[in-house]
Amino acid sequence: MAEVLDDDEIEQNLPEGWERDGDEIVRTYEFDDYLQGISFVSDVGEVAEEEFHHPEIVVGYKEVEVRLTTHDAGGITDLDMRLADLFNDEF
Ligand SMILES: C[C@H](O)[C@H](O)[C@H]1CNC2=NC(N)=NC(=O)C2=N1
Repeated sequence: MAEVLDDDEIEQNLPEGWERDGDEIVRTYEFDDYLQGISFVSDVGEVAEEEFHHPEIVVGYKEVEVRLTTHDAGGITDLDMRLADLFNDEF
C-alpha cells in the first residue's frame, strides 16, 4: 500500500497549479460555460478510471474543483501526486 507523505515531501512534490488542503491536494479549473465543466468531469473520470485512483470532483458554475487523497492510506500519497501530474499533462 502507498505510504502517506510527510509535510516536506508534499511541499516538495506538489505539482504545478495544485495546493494542499489538509489531507488532500486540490486544483480548481475554470471554464467559459457550465457544460464545458461537465465535459471536463467526464474526461477526468476516464483518466481516473484508467489509473484506478479517483478524485472527489465538485462542479460549480464555470468551475470544477478536483480533490485528491488516498483513502486506503488515510492521506496524501505518491498516487495522488502521480495522478495530479497526469492531469496536468492531459488537461
Ligand atoms: C479498494 C480501493 O477502493 C481501490 O483500491 C481504490 C479505488 N480508488 C481510489 N481512489 C482514491 N482516491 N483513493 C483510494 O484509496 C482508492 N482506492
